[in-house]
Parts: sequence; structure tokens; C-alpha cells
Amino acid sequence: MKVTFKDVTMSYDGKTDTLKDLNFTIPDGTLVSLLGPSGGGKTTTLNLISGLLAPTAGQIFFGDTDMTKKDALARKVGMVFQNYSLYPHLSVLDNIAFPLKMAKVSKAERHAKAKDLAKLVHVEDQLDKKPGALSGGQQQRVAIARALAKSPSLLLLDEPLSNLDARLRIEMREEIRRIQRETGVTTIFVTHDQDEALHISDNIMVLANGSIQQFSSPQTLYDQPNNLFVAKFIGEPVINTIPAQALAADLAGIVPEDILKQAETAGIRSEALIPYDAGENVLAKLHGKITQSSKYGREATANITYNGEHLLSTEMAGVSGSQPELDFYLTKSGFFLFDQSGALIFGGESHAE
Ligand SMILES: Nc1ncnc2c1ncn2[C@@H]1O[C@H](COP(=O)(O)OP(=O)(O)OP(=O)(O)O)[C@@H](O)[C@H]1O
Repeated sequence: MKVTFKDVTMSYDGKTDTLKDLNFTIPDGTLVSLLGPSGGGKTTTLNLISGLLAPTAGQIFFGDTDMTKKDALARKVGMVFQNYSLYPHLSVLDNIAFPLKMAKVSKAERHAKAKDLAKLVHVEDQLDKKPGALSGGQQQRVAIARALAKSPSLLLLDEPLSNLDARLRIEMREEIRRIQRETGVTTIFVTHDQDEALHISDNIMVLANGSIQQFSSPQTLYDQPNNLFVAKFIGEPVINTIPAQALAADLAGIVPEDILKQAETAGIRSEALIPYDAGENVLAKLHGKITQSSKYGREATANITYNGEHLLSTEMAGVSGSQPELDFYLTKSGFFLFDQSGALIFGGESHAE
């Protein structure tokens, strides 16, 4: 089911807007993550979609139908929370079948459906157990199956993996992706973990300070951040940010003068600083000093001092030898200039053409 927000504003106290003029469309059949720092408005947005909250202003559509005044029941959404909220005294089978029991579906029919869903989420061999006898990952699978029992219009997941350990989180995020693909149900997933969002989503909505910073594919968020906030929020290691002024001499004649004048901050991804001239993809030659480099397994980093600024490169560990001063190169991809307001004014899209 397609979801559209039209000029949606939400205020809890009638004074401050937790969400301001949200406009977006989540296409039918996609998996979208709501990603952002704590307090950014992710859960509020999810609760507006589910109908647990009503907006202060604006409209919410499911498909072409205005659902703004419809309650949670009428919206027929399936929800999964981080604490699973399974019924401890019911078996796995009865947990999954519970929403169908409430809907007065016959026992034979609801058990058949619950068994199908148990298969989908791979807990078909646990049907008689109580939730307490399951691992965290298995409990989350049961919670997902239960949320899917009534063939919901949408599947909403609020930080569903945050109670799981690191390995299980990775396994379960792949599982959620698989289940979403197999069922085709439009799924909205709240997380504050960028890695999770980047791996699982068709599109990511970055929410901060009550507004959408960017809503695009994971690759676009990384390659073409709209603003400094997104550039800093997405990517590991965190993007280098230095005053644009530090690069002014090296970029003169390369970046248009008016853009250089407006530029306040330069963003440089750690892989955009390389030790060799890569031809076409090189924007400028720089000169600096490697102050430290380290390598652990696949992780290699070099700390560089450049015009009094510190930069981190993942491409230059081990190239300094006995001459730490060296020329190195700044690539076009992974280099951005932002103005005083943080808006992107150079890089990203302009290089993609
Ligand atoms: N019931 C409420 N009453 C008043 N203010 C609230 C309520 N729920 C959330 N807020 C405020 O709304 C803002 C957004 O909260 P929300 O829970 O949507 O953010 P979030 O991005 O989901 O954060 P987190 O990752 O910490 O869950 C916060 O400033 C929060 O304090």
C-alpha cells in the first residue's frame, strides 16, 4: 500500500512542532527505513502512519484514500516492536494465530494460516513452544509472523532488532528483507543504526529536527548527500569536514570562483584521498604530511595533516615510507562543498552527470 503524507505537522503540546510540514510518498511494495538521531521524530512518524497518533495538521493517505481521521484498527497495519510483546502463556502457533482468533476466524483456518506464516519466518519446528523457550531472534520471527497474520496493509517495525546481539541483528535484518520481498508488503522500519538502514532498505528517510533531511536510496544518500547533516550522518568512517577555506588555493581554477566564495565547509570521504593520480576521477592534487597510519585486518587508516587541518584516509596507510611529506590526490567522488546553511553547493550530482 502506498503511503503519502501531505503537509503533515505534529505537535504534542500545541507549542513546538515535533514534525514540521512533512511531505513524502512511500511507494507500494517497498521497504523504507526511517533513520535519524534520537528525538528526530522517527517513532512519531511511525505512529502517525499507524493511526496511534493524529496529526495537528495535514493529511495522510493510504493509496488514494484519506486515512487522516481513521483509527489504528481501520488502517489494518501490522506492528512489531523491539520488545516483541508476545503472549507468554500462548504457544508459538497460538501467538501467530491470535489476531485471527480476535477476528473470529475459524480454528482450522487460523491454524492453517499460522502454520504458513511460521514457515515463512522459519519457526515451523517451534510451534508448540512458549515464547520464553525461544531465542531473541526466534521471538522476533514469531512477532513478525503475528503482525502478518491479518494480511496487513503495511508492516511497521519500530527498532525491531535493538534487543538482539550483533550477529543476530545482521541475520535478522537479512531475514526481514527476505520476508518483505516474499510477501511484497510495504514495510516501514525505524532504526537509528545507519548500517542496518543501508543494508535493508529500498529507500531511507533521514529525519532530524522534525524534518526530512533526505529521502532517497542508500547509494544516493552516500554519493549525493543533500546537506552537511546527511553527509556527516551517513558513512563510516565519518566524513572529514574542514573549513572550505583550507582548500581554496588548491581548488582555485578547478571549482568555480563563486562557489568557492560561498563555500563554508568541505566534506571529504576517507576514500576520496588517494596516493596516486587516478586520472579522470581526480579533482585536485594536494600536499600534506602523514602523521600516523595503522592497519588492523581489513581496516587501514592514515592520518594526514593538510594546511593545518586533520584528514583521515582509508587509502593511504603504508605509503609514506621514510618521507611523510607527500603529494596526494582528492577524487571527485566523495568530495562536497556546503554553504553556511549546510546546503550542498558542489559535488555529488554535478559529478554524476
Ligand atoms: N508522547 C509525547 N509527548 C510529548 N513529547 C513527545 C512524546 N513522544 C515524543 N515526544 C517528543 O517528540 C520528539 C520526537 O520523538 P520521537 O520519539 O518521534 O523521536 P525518535 O526519532 O523516534 O527518537 P528515538 O530514536 O529516541 O526513539 C522528541 O523531542 C520527544 O521528546
